[in-house]
Amino acid sequence: MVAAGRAVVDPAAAARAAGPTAAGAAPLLRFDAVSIRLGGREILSPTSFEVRRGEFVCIVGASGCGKTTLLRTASALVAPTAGRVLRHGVPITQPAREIAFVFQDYGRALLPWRTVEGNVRLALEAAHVPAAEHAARAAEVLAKVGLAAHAQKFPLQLSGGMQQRVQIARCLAQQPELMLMDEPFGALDAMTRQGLQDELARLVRDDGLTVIFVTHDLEEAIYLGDRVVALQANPGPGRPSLARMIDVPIPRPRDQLTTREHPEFVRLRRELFTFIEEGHG
Ligand SMILES: Nc1ncnc2c1ncn2[C@@H]1O[C@H](COP(=O)(O)OP(=O)(O)OP(=O)(O)O)[C@@H](O)[C@H]1O
Repeated sequence: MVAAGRAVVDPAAAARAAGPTAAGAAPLLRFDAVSIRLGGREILSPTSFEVRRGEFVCIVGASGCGKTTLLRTASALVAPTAGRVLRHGVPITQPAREIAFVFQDYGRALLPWRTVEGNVRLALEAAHVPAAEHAARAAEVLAKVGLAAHAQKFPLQLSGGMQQRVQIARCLAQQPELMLMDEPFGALDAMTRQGLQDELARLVRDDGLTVIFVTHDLEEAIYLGDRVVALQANPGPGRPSLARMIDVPIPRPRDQLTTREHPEFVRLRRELFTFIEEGHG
């Protein structure tokens, strides 16, 4: 990566370039006994898991159990109190272009005085992409999320679902290898939400993205995820926040009707609901 005329070394890219002995065997992301204290309280107890390239991992758990905080450690917005988060085997210490963050609150994530295209260009400016490439790159990602015809509108002229697609397009413009998504569809109505779930699944498949997706909605987690990680609040002394790790062996592409009727979907939904209802969530 070249920024402002000087080479910037991305430690994870350097480790990947160094070949398989250095980083080839390392997962894209590894939470290694990560614990977090904030305001004098343990928010997250030592939690370890890995995310491999191309995986879609959903995180569920009751309000306040630390889902958002865990996600923030992966983008260096919060530093672990103990333990490490490693990308390709290299500890994460600062935000990186390769890791994009999608917030639930698209209204605050987008600049209202910039057009849709202008909001996407923000990511290109931040990544020091040459200005001559901006128009083509913005057009490409806006086409991917079905907003090509709305490039010159302002965010407040769009529906909530469209605004969230702008935020996703802006993240795609920075060409991330990992998308961190914090309840991105939580504020949307059920129909819009289902449409965006399918769009996201398609984008992930087409672009080979890796995603960590926080949601309150257990069905959404099973529908989208290759794996679901369930966190529990206040797990007790010496116990990890991570309470369950569930594989979702349901074939892709998935479908809103048939997948939700799939016996494995029904079984996993019952397992997760029971787990949360018992108060572990
Ligand atoms: N900077 C901070 N200082 C002190 N406490 C914090 C800070 N950030 C988060 N917390 C607390 O940490 C706990 C976990 O917060 P977090 O937002 O990670 O939970 P969550 O599982 O994502 O919740 P929700 O599902 O409601 O979004 C909450 O009790 C929250 O009040």
